[in-house]
Amino acid sequence: MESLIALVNKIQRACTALGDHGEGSSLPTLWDSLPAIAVVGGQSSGKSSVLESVVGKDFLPRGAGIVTRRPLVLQLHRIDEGKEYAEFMHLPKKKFSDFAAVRQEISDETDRETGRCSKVISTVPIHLSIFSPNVVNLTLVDLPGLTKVAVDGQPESIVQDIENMVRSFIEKPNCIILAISPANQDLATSDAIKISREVDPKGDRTFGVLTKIDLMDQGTNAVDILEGRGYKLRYPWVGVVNRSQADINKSVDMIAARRRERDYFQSSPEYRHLSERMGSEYLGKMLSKHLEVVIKSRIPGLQSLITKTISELETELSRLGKPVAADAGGKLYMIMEICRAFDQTFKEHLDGTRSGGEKINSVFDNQFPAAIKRLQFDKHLSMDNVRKLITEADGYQPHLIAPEQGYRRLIESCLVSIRGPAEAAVDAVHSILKDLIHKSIGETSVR
Ligand SMILES: Nc1nc2c(ncn2[C@@H]2O[C@H](COP(=O)(O)OP(=O)(O)OP(=O)(O)O)[C@@H](O)[C@H]2O)c(=O)[nH]1
Repeated sequence: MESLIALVNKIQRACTALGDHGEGSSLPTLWDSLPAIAVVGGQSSGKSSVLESVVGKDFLPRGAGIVTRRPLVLQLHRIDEGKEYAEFMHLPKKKFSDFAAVRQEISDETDRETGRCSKVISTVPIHLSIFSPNVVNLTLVDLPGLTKVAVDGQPESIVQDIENMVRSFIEKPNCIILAISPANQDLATSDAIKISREVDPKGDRTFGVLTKIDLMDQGTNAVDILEGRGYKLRYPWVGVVNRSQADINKSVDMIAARRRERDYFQSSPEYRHLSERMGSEYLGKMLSKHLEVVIKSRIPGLQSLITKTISELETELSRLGKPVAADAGGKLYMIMEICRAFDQTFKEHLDGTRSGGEKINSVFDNQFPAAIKRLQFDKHLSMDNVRKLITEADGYQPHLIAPEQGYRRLIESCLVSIRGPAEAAVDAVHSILKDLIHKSIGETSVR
């Protein structure tokens, strides 16, 4: 089953490499049909902390204000052995083994897209893959935190922009929503719950995560919510205790933080009975398991979509023809080959191997003679008319030997009346030839 998630991860990487980011892509999109987990919540609710805990690594930028300003598509790949490393899609040949450098690159790449303005967000995702023996296979998307008001320097539209971006990810039926709510705030004010309820009213694909349990007021606890009494979701809530800002400042490492989290749940009397299904480690495993189930149920749909897409693309590819050579010699050869093929097809039409040439014959055999016959030559060349024309050509001096001038007039007037049918025949042949050229172009294939 694990290899199934790894396979979906690979397909997602291929989608990204081919520019398929879902809706709006120029190609039929496969990305939207692949399941992924999006992390949503209000600003500073602990989204990045949850992600880092699941990965077990420090690698996300931290600070005040909107830190996550572009969607981060994070793919976790489990490797059997070896040192862990990270790779960005925009830097395909570079392996990062220093995770502080990963954090810096996320920050730099965010700035590259948003023009170094810390108040601006962008919908263009950053793709990061982490390969490690300590992760479960998962695809997670970190999104900017939802806010309620634009603060100093932020554009007025920022609140709506962030909401729209988050909604565009989580409204897709294949998106699993990881709704992060801080336990030290009333759940009724949770941005994550509000938006996830809008797009998934039955809670079929929403997982509730409660952060900052350690920061709750004395005398209060999150047991009601964690046991599903406060706000019922289809899947049980998971509580986590991430590193505090002070821990981050003191560089408390993730292994120590995970151990402390485990101890916290196991030792506190309120949560001890729930400790088996609390914490980031449990969350990671549970999400991976759920993803497996979702992928399994989608396999038939994915298979038929892939088959359909392949056949559509193959049809388009065959319509586009062979690839064009890059060098001048190759291009010239190809043009010559096309001309030769066209010449051959055109000739076949004229010679009768293919249809068309007989129409030209019919113009000269039927249309032209019939039109000539319709001309009234007998009237034109009647004795009276011939006499009249010859006499008129003589003027006041009657001819002595040959009435040449008169004959000339006779021939000229005959030629004038032939002109109409002759031109009509030329036009007919011209239009037949044009049709044959179009037909031959359509039928020319480079053999
Ligand atoms: N004590 C404690 N502090 C936490 C916990 N979770 C997060 N924090 C702190 O809360 C602050 C915000 O956490 P982040 O993980 O950066 O929040 P975020 O939602 O990713 O923030 P944005 O991306 O800016 O929206 C940080 O200082 C964390 O150390 C927790 O469970 N306990």
